[in-house]
Amino acid sequence: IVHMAQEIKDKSEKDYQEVYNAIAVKLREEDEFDGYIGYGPVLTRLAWHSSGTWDKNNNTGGSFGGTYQFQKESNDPSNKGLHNGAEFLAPIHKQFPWLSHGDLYTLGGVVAIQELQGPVIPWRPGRVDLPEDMTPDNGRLPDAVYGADYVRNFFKRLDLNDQEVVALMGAHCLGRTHLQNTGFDGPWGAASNTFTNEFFLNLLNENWKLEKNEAKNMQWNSPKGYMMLPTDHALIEDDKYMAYVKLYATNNDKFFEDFAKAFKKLLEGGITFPQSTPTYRFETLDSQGL
Ligand code: HEM
Ligand SMILES: Cc1nc2ccc(F)cn2c1N
Repeated sequence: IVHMAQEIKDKSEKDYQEVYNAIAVKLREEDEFDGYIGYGPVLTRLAWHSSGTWDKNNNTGGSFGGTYQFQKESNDPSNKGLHNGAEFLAPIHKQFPWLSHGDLYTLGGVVAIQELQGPVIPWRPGRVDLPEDMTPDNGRLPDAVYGADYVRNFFKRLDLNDQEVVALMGAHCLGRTHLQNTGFDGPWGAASNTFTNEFFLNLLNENWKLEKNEAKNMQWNSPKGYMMLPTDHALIEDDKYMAYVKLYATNNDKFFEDFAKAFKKLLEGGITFPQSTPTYRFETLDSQGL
């Protein structure tokens, strides 16, 4: 299957910056969601899950067709809780009906990372809505209970290497786990809505204890009330992953640079863009003085 992005002839950078700003203003205004964490983390997870269904071996799934809009995909147990992100974006789709669902879900993640003070994520438009029968089957997203070998093997399907996987996992600096969504809980106290390299610093500096949680799942907890999934903790159990954890813990610029590249690659998996498609680097609200 070839997913050829469409050439968008009648929309300019200004039009897409307008969509970015509409999402960013709504994000700034609706700050009470999830205990004042806001919508940034769940929008980030929605962009990742709508892209993470891609299978490089047959080029099915991925962000191109916007199939998260169909219940077959949004009801995937792996997607529990993401309806909050989709409902947040629904009025944006109404305001800009010319934007495809695939472009909407991925742009939502770009706005979230940038407005939470993360790196600029270069982004290209042109994803085309596919019919419901092209929705990939459930079960293509990763489980949280396994170790490094599972994580490494899983991300091969998304064409992502060790360095890209560790960089991407840094997004677990944002938001939190919710017992009723995934059977994991915490961190307790304030979860973060600012994009930093703290995920790596916490992995290296906290005193982690493997404990069974209220849903009978094992997770790693620290005396400060932080938590990590088994797949998070796997990054300091494996020498190759550990090298990148240390790199990003000590070099925030390198983390930002590598995260931006890997997140763009994740959001564009399986898509062929025409040579003429521009790559947009959007301004944040702050940098526009808005
Ligand atoms: C081995 C791979 C991964 C696993 C097993 C995993 C698992 C999870 C789980 C269990 C949650 C909690 C969801 C909830 O209970 O509401 C979560 C949240 C989150 N994940 Fe991941 N994740 C993985 C990779 C990623 C990647 C690659 C990104 C983005 C680049 C990401 C971004 C997020 C964000 C931002 C949240 C917080 C969502 C919120 O606060 O509502 N994750 N993840
Ligand atoms: C702060 C924080 N945010 C997340 C998101 C997902 C996850 F699995 C763990 N997280 C932790 N510790």
